[in-house]
Order: sequence, then C-alpha cells, then structure tokens
Amino acid sequence: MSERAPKGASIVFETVGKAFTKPGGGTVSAVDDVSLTVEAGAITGIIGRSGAGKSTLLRMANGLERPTSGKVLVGGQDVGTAQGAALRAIRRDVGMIFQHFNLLASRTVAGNIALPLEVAGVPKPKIKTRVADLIDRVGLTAQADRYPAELSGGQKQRVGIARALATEPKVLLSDEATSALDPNTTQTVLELLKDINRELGLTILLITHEMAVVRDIASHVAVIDNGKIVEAGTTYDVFTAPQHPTTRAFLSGVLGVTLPTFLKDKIQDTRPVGPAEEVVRVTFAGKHATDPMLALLTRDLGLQVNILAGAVEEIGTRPFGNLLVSLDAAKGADARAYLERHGLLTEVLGYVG
Ligand SMILES: Nc1ncnc2c1ncn2[C@@H]1O[C@H](COP(=O)(O)OP(=O)(O)OP(=O)(O)O)[C@@H](O)[C@H]1O
Repeated sequence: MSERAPKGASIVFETVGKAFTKPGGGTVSAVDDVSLTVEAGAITGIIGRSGAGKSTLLRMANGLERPTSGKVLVGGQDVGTAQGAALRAIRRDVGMIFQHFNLLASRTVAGNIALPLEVAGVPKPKIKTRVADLIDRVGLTAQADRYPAELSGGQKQRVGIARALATEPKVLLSDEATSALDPNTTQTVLELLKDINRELGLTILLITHEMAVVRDIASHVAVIDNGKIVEAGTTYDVFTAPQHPTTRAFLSGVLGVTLPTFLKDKIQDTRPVGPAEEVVRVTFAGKHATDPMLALLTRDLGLQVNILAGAVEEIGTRPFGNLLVSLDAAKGADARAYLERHGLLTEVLGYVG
C-alpha cells in the first residue's frame, strides 16, 4: 500500500504543563509536570477519569494545543514550538481519530479519505489509487460511494482510520475512538488498529476511560489523574501489580474481582477485636498464573480459604489470575508471607468481623 515503509516515531513528553485561562479569570492546570516516553511502534494507552487531562495531553502531540511549560517531541521534533511548514510536516506525520468520527457529511467515504491528500497537493491519479488501497485496508470497498449518514458507527470509524492513514503518518492518535461504539463493534475496530500497528509499524497513542480497551490493545499504559501521570509501565506489570488507588479503581471493573455486594457493606479498614476474616486480593502472574496455590496453602498451613471472586485473564499472550479470598485474620500474615514466597502478590483489602 505504501511507497516508503513507514516506521513509528516516539513521542516524548518532557516535564510538560498546560494551563488554561478560566473565563472568569485565574487558570486551570489541565496537565501538570508530565514526563512520559511513548515508545516508537508500540500501542500505548492513557487512561483517566473525565477532566483528568487526557485530551489536552493528546492534543499536544500534534500541535492542536501548545504546552505552557516543558517540551513535546515527536520523532525528536519539537511539536510545541513548530510553526508553518515545520508544523504542517509534523501534522502529516501524526494522524488522529475521534470519538465522533468528524467526517464531512457532504462527502462520500472515498471523498472523506481523499481530503488530506487533496490538502497536501497530491496529484489526482495518485489520490485515486491511494484512496482505493486505504478503503480496501479498512474493509469498506462496498461502501466507497456512500455518505456518512448511510454508515454504521463502526463503518464511520473505519473511514476515520483510513483518512488518518492517508498521509502515511508515523503516529496515530486516538481520542476515545471506540467510546461511541457497541462492544462488538469496539472489538472489530480495536482489531483493525492492532493489524495496522503490526503491518505498518506506526506508533499508536490512545486515550480512554475504559481499562478493557487498554487490556485488549495496549502494550503500555499510563494512568493520569488531575493532570499528573500517577502510574506508567507495561500493561502486564500495571495490571498485575497496580500501585496507585486510581489504577486500582479502574482495574476493579475489568478483573472480575469486585467485592460481592454482601461484603461491600461489611468490610472495614481496621481489624476488629475478636475473631475476624481478612479479605485479600491474590494476583497470580507469569508462570504462577495457573499454580494450585490455594490448595497448597490449605495443605501446608492448614488454612481454610474462602474464594469470593476471581478470574484468569490474558494480556497479550501472558496469563494472570486474580482472586479475592477471605481467611482467618489471625493467620493472615503467615498466609500472605507464604504466598509471597511462592511468587504471588497479595494485598489486604480489609476485614470482616
Ligand atoms: N480550552 C480549554 N479552556 C479551559 N479549560 C479547559 C480547556 N480544555 C480543557 N480544559 C480543562 O482542563 C481540564 C482537563 O480537560 P481534558 O479535556 O484534557 O480532560 P479529559 O481527561 O480529556 O476529560 P474528558 O474525558 O471528559 O474529555 C478540565 O478541567 C477542563 O475543564
């Protein structure tokens, strides 16, 4: 499909801050002292709550917003200070897709995809073959002459993806690209993005508020809270050993480890006087993911372990398991030490009297 072999570019945020002036005066700090390296050719997810600063951070990677402090480098080029032709060149290297697709209603599928090529002054015959290639890549050959109003949400996002790829970018930015889609369509769009990343080698940086999206597509993740990156790493490491409460909150929905309702009201932070149960999250990662560790715990320490919730997941091709269990609080420390010695991670979630 391409004359040159496009390669991904890295994105580096160096102590980046972005403040906006509030309408009534004063400033709001949307992004605060963010340092993050997005690896070339990887798929990286940035997850955060509404208003955390995700869009602002993403928009600084293609010059739609300029940092008030620090630097943003794409493939080593300083995006924040680029002007004129230099900024246009960076924008050609950085494609973007949007939650609400941003297609022109008056243009067909082919017409929408051709637009960035027309703007770049590509000769007409070349536009025609390139658009046909792109339409084929995103599986919309039968819809080439349809208008956006005649397409499903998933088809519209495929047009958005093809349009973003038109100028053979090195980076693709995704602003909640699957948030308006149903779960099945979300999966097909995520698969398409994975194929594109694999085949073209371009870097994908996506923002989302759904951990399931990160799990299904991203090799790396950064968690943003109140304008700051509070945790970052490989998706596997962050999923198996989350450090920050915000990360844990996002993970609780996707790991099958939410506390059962009957326990939610009863669980307390401190151990009550007298007999009590300790509620523990046990994470089985890597080679231990499928070990019969609880059976061994019962055999070696003579402990009764109650399973409250659990799931075995896969990230990439690596399995990890998550269990919520409760056991006699008096033996909790011994049990946790035993599990940790066998390579499992444990976290006390609370106590039930
Ligand atoms: N142009 C602007 N002018 C003033 N304030 C802004 C502007 N853009 C963003 N903000 C503020 O900056 C903060 C971060 O906003 P941002 O849109 O980056 O968050 P977000 O994580 O993408 O949220 P959402 O998921 O709701 O889109 C918010 O407090 C927002 O109100």
